[in-house]
Amino acid sequence: MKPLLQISDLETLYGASQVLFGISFQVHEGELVTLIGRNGMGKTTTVRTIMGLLTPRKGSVLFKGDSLEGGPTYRVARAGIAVVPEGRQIFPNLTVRENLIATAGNRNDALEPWTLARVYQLFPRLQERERNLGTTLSGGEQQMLAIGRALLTNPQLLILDEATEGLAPLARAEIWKCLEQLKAVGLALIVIDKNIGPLMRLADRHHVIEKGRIVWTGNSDQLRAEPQILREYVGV
Ligand SMILES: Nc1ncnc2c1ncn2[C@@H]1O[C@H](COP(=O)(O)OP(=O)(O)OP(=O)(O)O)[C@@H](O)[C@H]1O
Repeated sequence: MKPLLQISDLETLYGASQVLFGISFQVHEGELVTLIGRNGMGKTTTVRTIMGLLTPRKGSVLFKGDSLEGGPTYRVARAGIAVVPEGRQIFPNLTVRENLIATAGNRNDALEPWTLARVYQLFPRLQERERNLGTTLSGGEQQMLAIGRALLTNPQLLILDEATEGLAPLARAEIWKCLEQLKAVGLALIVIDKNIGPLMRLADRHHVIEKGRIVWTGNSDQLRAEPQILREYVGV
């Protein structure tokens, strides 16, 4: 089966400073894969390259067989990739409901598209706070909103950068539960997070990034069998 997303040999620079040195990995339909590694190793740069915010000097981003590298970002979004960015980027002066519908659309004619009702079913808290402004939400609620907003674009691949960073334990648990449900309905996911524990249960494959290179790839059983990998490259 052809992968949904095929990243090959990405080299990305900020000005003269090279950050990615040949990143390659694949995501198949319905898979959850992780990018893990310490701060500053190139995870966000990889996401920004996939989204077309950065143009790689070398390498390719193929999604459903179409070449996407170099953007523009609206083309990447329209193709079916949605990102929940680090920092969430909620529109502060819009209500929860307005935030959710601002970018909504069933662009790829999904048979069972995400609707406001379905997002509220996933996150009842958002319905309770429907009329509140984005700025008044807790961190956990903002992350739910960012995920809900991304789902309403009806993506085939959802990327979460720092999925649970800075959230309280209960809010974290809700996000993990949500990701489990999204995986169960067959959505492909790339998850970046330093909390590896819950990801061990959910992930089909992990990619460890160190200084712009993938230095280790394997499933959760393999990662459990090599605890030195997490110690050395993730610091846990
Ligand atoms: N806009 C930028 N201009 C120049 N260098 C940058 C820029 N953004 C990131 N970098 C550098 O690129 C490297 C990789 O950063 P990146 O944000 O991709 O890492 P990361 O693995 O996602 O870590 P973090 O969890 O801290 O975001 C770091 O050395 C960082 O300082």
